[in-house]
Amino acid sequence: MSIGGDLVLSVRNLDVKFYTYAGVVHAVSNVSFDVYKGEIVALVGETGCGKSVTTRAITRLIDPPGRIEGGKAYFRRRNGEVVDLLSLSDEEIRDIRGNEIAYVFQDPTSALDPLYTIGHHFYETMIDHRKIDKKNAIQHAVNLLKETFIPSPESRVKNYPHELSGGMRQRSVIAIGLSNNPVLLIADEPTTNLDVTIQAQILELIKDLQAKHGMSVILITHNLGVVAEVAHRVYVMYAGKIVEEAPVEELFENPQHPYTRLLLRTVPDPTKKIEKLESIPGTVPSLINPLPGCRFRDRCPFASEKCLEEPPMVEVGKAHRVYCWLHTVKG
Ligand SMILES: Nc1ncnc2c1ncn2[C@@H]1O[C@H](COP(=O)(O)OP(=O)(O)OP(=O)(O)O)[C@@H](O)[C@H]1O
Ligand code: NI
Repeated sequence: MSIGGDLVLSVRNLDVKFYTYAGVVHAVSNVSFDVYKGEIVALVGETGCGKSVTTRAITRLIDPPGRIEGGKAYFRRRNGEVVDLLSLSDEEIRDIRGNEIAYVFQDPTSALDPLYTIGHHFYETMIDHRKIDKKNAIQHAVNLLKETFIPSPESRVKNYPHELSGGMRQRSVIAIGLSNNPVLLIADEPTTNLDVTIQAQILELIKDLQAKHGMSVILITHNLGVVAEVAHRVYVMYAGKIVEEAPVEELFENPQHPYTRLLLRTVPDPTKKIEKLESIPGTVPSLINPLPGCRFRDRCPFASEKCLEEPPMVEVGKAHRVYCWLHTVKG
């Protein structure tokens, strides 16, 4: 297996469905994206568009009735070996998760066991993947907490989760994620439940840690302000598909997909979760047996007959691709 030498992750044609009583939910359809060494990639889109399912799928955290139905997720391991995460055994993926790929979830409380100290969480994460004694693990924990700007880390490692503020808990979860020096950090809306100033600090922290440790980051967010501040490259998702990808400045200066344009125009308060774009009539279509073709077509001001067919991928600039019929060469 081989992927470009500068790639850490290359996802191709990922397909995930949920077999519910109400019908088959096509949560993620034909999603392809890349993550290069040392870059922060943002996945953005309205609620329910498939951001979390995408990253959960590549780390194999999809539970029934969900099924990964197709695709590849090539990952370059720390030792340089390239594996397809989707075809590894359960044991092999467990060895990678929490070690080479760290996952930080939206809710830091659920990531921490109330019965154990912060220090113990570090120890557990480390001992799962290598031999280390508790004393060394705690020393490493203190160093990582220091890096995440947690005051008096020596006493914090002895604290229980409830003794820390929400912001401190999320910093701790990020520090725990770093304890095995991951190749890839996935942060799924890491600041959603925190107040605005703390959000900004956590993001600044992720940015600093990325630069310092040289890992790659996938940042899931609904906050376009965050994207502009932190990300290097962006993938815009709509209804389970990627509709546009571009370097961050390019996306903001020269958005091409009608959905991206509306997304950029219609978020007055970037700290609010985008549940629904008020200025676009309609809502995200049901992902149960979605119609073929462009999934945005019933909300798109420019939709035409063409859009009943699957939109082509069009290169509109350097590393800038859009999946839309509007951009095909005319004539
Ligand atoms: N366990 C499940 N059973 C059925 N459908 C599911 C399940 N988990 C996710 N889905 C569906 O998959 C689709 C994608 O969900 P996903 O959580 O990836 O969205 P998201 O983009 O992360 O949204 P948010 O911004 O709200 O976190 C949604 O339509 C959701 O209803
Ligand atoms: Ni999500």
